[in-house]
Parts: sequence; C-alpha cells; structure tokens
Amino acid sequence: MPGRSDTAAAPAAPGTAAFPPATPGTAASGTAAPDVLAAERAHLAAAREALRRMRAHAESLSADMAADWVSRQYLESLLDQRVAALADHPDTPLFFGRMDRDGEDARESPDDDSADDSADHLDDDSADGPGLTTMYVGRRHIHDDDGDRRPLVLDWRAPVCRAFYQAGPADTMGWRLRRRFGFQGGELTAFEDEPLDVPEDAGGPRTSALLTAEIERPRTGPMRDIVATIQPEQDVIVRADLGRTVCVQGAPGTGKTAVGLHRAAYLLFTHRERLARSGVLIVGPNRAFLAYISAVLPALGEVRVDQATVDDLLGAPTGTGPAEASAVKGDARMAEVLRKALWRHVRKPEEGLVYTRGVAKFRLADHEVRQTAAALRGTTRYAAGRDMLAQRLAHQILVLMEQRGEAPDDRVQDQVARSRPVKQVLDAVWPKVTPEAVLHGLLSDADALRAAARGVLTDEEQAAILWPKPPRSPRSAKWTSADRALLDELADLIERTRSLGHLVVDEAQDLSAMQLRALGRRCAAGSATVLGDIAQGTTPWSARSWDEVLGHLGQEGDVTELAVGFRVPGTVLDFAAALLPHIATGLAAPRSLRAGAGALTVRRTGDVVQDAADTARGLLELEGTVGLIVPDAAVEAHARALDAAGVPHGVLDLESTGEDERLQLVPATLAKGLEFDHVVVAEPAEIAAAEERGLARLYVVLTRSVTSLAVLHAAPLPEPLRR
Ligand SMILES: Nc1ncnc2c1ncn2[C@@H]1O[C@H](COP(=O)(O)OP(=O)(O)OP(=O)(O)O)[C@@H](O)[C@H]1O
Repeated sequence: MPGRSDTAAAPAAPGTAAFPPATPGTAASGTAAPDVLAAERAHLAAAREALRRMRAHAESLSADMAADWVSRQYLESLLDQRVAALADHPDTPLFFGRMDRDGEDARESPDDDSADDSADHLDDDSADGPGLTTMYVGRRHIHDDDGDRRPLVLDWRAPVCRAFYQAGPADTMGWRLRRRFGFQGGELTAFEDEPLDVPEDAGGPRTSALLTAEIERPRTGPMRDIVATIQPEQDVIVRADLGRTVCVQGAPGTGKTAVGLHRAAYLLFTHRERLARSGVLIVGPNRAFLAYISAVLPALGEVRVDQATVDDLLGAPTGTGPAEASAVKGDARMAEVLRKALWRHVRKPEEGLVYTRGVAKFRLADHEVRQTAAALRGTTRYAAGRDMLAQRLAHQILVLMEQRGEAPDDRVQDQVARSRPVKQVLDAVWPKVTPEAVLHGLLSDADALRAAARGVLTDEEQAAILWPKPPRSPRSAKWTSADRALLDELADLIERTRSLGHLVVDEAQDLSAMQLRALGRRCAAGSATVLGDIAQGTTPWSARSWDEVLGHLGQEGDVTELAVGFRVPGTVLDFAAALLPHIATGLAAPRSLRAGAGALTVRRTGDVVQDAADTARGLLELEGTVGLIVPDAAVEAHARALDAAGVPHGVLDLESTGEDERLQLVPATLAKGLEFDHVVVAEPAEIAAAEERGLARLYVVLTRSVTSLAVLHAAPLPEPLRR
C-alpha cells in the first residue's frame, strides 16, 4: 500500500472557503481572516526554521565523548534516532491547533516536552501549562533556540495539551479560545475558531467542519492518525493512567482502534524509560489488520512498538480441529485440567537417595524424599520446583554430612544438587517436561484425561477433545489454534511468562478465555487497553460481557463506551443496526456523527458476481478506496470476474494486504477492523449462512464504509434486513 504522504491535520473541506465557520458567529471572517492566516503562516515558517536549527544542532553532536565502544555505539544510535525524529516532512503540518488565554505570557518553557527523553518528569504542575497565553499543539515539540527555549509547538501528549482536546464551555480549563487549522499538503489553508468562554447552548450545537472534512477525506492507503481531531471522550481514554486497565466497548467506527493506538503513543511519551524497558505490544486479529494500522504509530513518532496477532504470540497453528473441540479447549476450565495434568507428572518415589562421598554413603529414605517433594508440589512453577527439590535433597544430605562431623560449605551443596544420584531421583520423581509432551499425553490417553478432568469437564466434553487418532509423538502432533493457547498455559505453569508494561488488545471480544489468559500473563505486571464490540463477536466463544473478558485477562479495569460512530454514515449504520437485536441484545443502536449522510443501495440482481465487478469498476471512477466484500467461498469467482472485466484489484488474504490497489477484494472473514470509502457487499445471505455467528459477521461487513454501501443479492436478504 502506498505510504501516507499527508499524515497531516484536516485539510480544508473541498468546496469550503478558506476560513470555514465552526460555530455560528465565531468564525474568522471578513478582513480579519487574511491577516490571521498570514500571521499563522508566519508562525508555521518560524517553527519550521526552529526545527531545522534543532536538527542541525542534533547533527552536530558527537558520540566521541563516550567512555567505551559500547557506550559510543549506543549514543550514536540515540543521536541518529534524534536526528530522524527531527526530520521535517513537508507534507506534515508541524501543528494543527492553538489555544489562547488572557494574561501575560511568562515566556517560560513548560518542562521540556520533547519526546526524546523520559517524560516521567512531567508532573502535575506542568499539567496546568506554566505561563503560556498561547500554545500551538502539534505532533512534536519544537522550541526556539533563544535563551529560554520558548516552545513554538508543544507535543500533543504533553499534559498542558489536554486542554486542546477537552476544554469546553462547561470547563474551559483556563483557556478562552480553541483554533483548529486546515492544511492542504504542507500549506496552512484554513482555520476554525471556537470560543470556550460562551455558554454551552449559545448558537446551537457545535460542529466542526474540519472534523467532518477529516473524516470524509478519501482514504488512500493504511489507516491514518487522528491526532488533530481526537474527541473529548476519546481523549479521556487515551490519557488514562498507565496503571489503569481500560476496556472500551464501542459500535463499529467509533474510533476504538484509533484510540488504542493513540493511547500507546501517549503512554510511551509519558513513561518513556519505564516502557522502553518493559515494552508495549499491540495485538490485532490478523496480519491484514496489522498492516492496515501499521502506519499510525510511526506517523506519531513511535517506531518501536511491536504489533502481533495472537498466533504470532502463541505460535501459528499447524492443524485445524472440530469446532466443538475448540470450544471446550477455549474454555477457562481447561486451566484447571492442565494444572492437574501437569502436576500428575510428579510421582511418588519408589526408592530413596544414596549419595557417595569418598568411602562414606549418605542415605535419604524414600519417605523422606516423598515428604520433601510433597511439600513443594504445586507451590511454585514446575521447573522452579524441580530445582528446589534438588537443593532441598542436597541440603538434607549436607545435614547428614555435618552429623558425621564434616563441615561442607555451599559449594558442596551445589555439587550434591547436580550429582547423578540426585538427578536420577529428580527424573523419577519430578521429571523434566515440555508443554507439548504434557498436552500430547493428555489428549492421547482417555484415562489421563479423565484423571485430570474429573469434576471439571463432562464426559461429552472430554470425548470432544480426546484425539480419535493420537499422533505418535508430540513432535508429529498438529496443533490447532486452540491447542496453542493450552500449550502457552502449560508453558507458564512450567516457567513464568515475562510480562510487558502495556498491552493493547483489539477485537478482544473474539478471543477465547484461554487466549485471554495467555494475553493476561503478558501484562500481569502491567496494564492493558482492551478494545472491542460485543456485537461484532464472530467466534463460537465470543465474549458476552466485558467483565468476563477482564476476569480472564486477570485485570481489574473500568469499562467505558464510545457511542458516536465516525466511520459509517447514518443511513448505512441504520441499515446494519437492524441486525443488532439478533446478535447482541441489550446493546443500544449506534449513533453516527454524520446522521443524514451516506449513500445506501440495496439491489437484487440476476448475476451478483458480474454486477459486483461492474459496480466496483464504476466506483473506481470516484476518489478513495473501494472494498468488494464477498463470501469467502466466492473470492475466486469474483477475482475471475474482475480480471475478465480488466478491473485492477488486490486480493486480501491472511498474509497480504492486497498491496497498492485502490480496489480490494475482501473475504468476509477478513473484513474486521478495515474500512473503505466505498463498499460493495455481495450476497449477504451467503455470508450469514457460512458460519455459526454469521449475522454478526454480516454486521461487521456492512459497517466498513465511510461514504457509500452497495448491497447486491440474488438470494433473498436475511430476514432482519428485509424492510
Ligand atoms: N476523533 C476522530 N477524528 C477523526 N477521525 C476519527 C476520529 N475517531 C475515529 N475516527 C476515524 O473513524 C474511523 C473508524 O475508527 P476505528 O477504526 O478506530 O473504529 P473502531 O471502533 O475500531 O471500528 P471497528 O469496530 O469497526 O473496527 C477511522 O477512519 C478513524 O480514523
């Protein structure tokens, strides 16, 4: 896909004047506007020049003062990163907003907000904005190089910039005016003023032409950042404390993914050092989705955030299994079964321990070994327990040596612990195991499974997961995606999984309890941002409630809801919402920011495949991206029809993103999380019939468009969509 050249803030809406009014009666207008625009352009030029000087300064720094080679390499790489971060991309505006308040500008710099160092030092004092009467908000901090390093642009993540996103008439946060800028390319072409010190209801509800223009700006490639137009309710989530796990329920297009990515960028800025050590990870449903969101964090200056699918983390499946087996294997009760299965590997000793030193023999009776092993069983991770058993047995031998008048030291204890007789006892009593060997043993052997699952799984459930034809060895086993989560659980029972600092989990409603537990281990010492929509759950184990999800994740957190849809126009959203009562009772119908907007066509046709190709070709005449979303089984037929009609297109599959083509042919099961300016959906009934939660899949598919949706069908529409 093409890289984003205009990561910028909102451009002027096509067809609007250079100074689009934001709020009735408050816009820049008349003769004042050109002056204002000229002054703002002058500030942009000054900021650009200051950035050039900051970069020149960074380039002049040398790593030569480093004490040794390793430090020099490290310093050099930091300096390189700093120079790269200070690059000025001509198409990216250096600021997108401005705030004003009355008073004297104290001309002092807020705590250095630059993202190069840890910003852990940004304490509460700086949150109020020290002394500035005007501040410009942008993607990165830029300062003058005069003595007091006056900030020309503040990083949007600095505490003081919270006001740009959250101040309103109800709480002005000490500011008088918010100004948003519109850009075309790198050119500042428009501004929009919003006075904050007027009563809330004066002049009717506030709408921002620049926000609407930004949302409706045609898509050209991967997802873009929303830093210029983050909404107050989104900003609260973005800036939630690192220590807090936040769970966001939101209808399609309410900005959950965008919010999760901006939260990652915010946390990295605010806790740079801590998170550089512990790490931040974004988990998404598949590679196509990760590719789609991959440009957002780099555009925000964060290039070192890992993005992974659950398969990347737990290991790609090498086989598939029946849905009933996956459902049981995904259930949280499996954790107990696995725990029992693992600890059954610790066995009663048949013999004691005899350790020979010189002519002396030291003996521990079998009941002594048994007691020692029994005292440890289940109190630690399995591997640590084995090491501790070795040390305890060695210690008991040492006591016998002392009783004989010897004076052995710690080194002798280590020798004994590593000796052959102790190892033999360990192998008999507390053998080394691998997750694969334990699971292979469990799923191959009805007796072993019964022993571990007694009182936990029913006979039918046990039968569902028992392999009908067990593979000969763990190595030859074909592991399914559900098995991978079980292996991960076992791996953690054997050795503790390392926790990261923060995890962003998108489309979390689709994860099984066991997958959530696996992710929970990876943020056990940190926190998480959990994003999803119960109505878009398409797996047989999809979550019914967020409390349940948080419970499996092992995190305490607040559930918040995003209610306003930014992507999907009102007419399209209303059409899709007819499915809601059938897929998620209790969820309110989503609300679109652009209530009256959007073009919806529902057409019955004799030849869906041909009609879809023709419709897609017509849509390519318009600006922006086009998604042709079809039943998985029909992808090939549609690809052939597009080829025959000479319509250039990419085909999305699990590994690819359809490359650079504006038209993407999308199997229904890969549409989740994606969006296109124009969407054509082929044969909804077939999409709905293809899987157990097919209506939920259809809801996902119907909510991917920003501008228009065409639904083509030969078979009757699913009942809830017949109007
Ligand atoms: N504050 C905003 N300003 C501008 N655009 C926004 C804003 N919030 C969201 N959007 C845009 O709305 C679209 C939908 O956002 P996003 O994909 O994050 O929604 P979502 O809730 O994750 O959707 P889904 O559940 O369908 O995956 C994106 O194009 C995003 O850039």
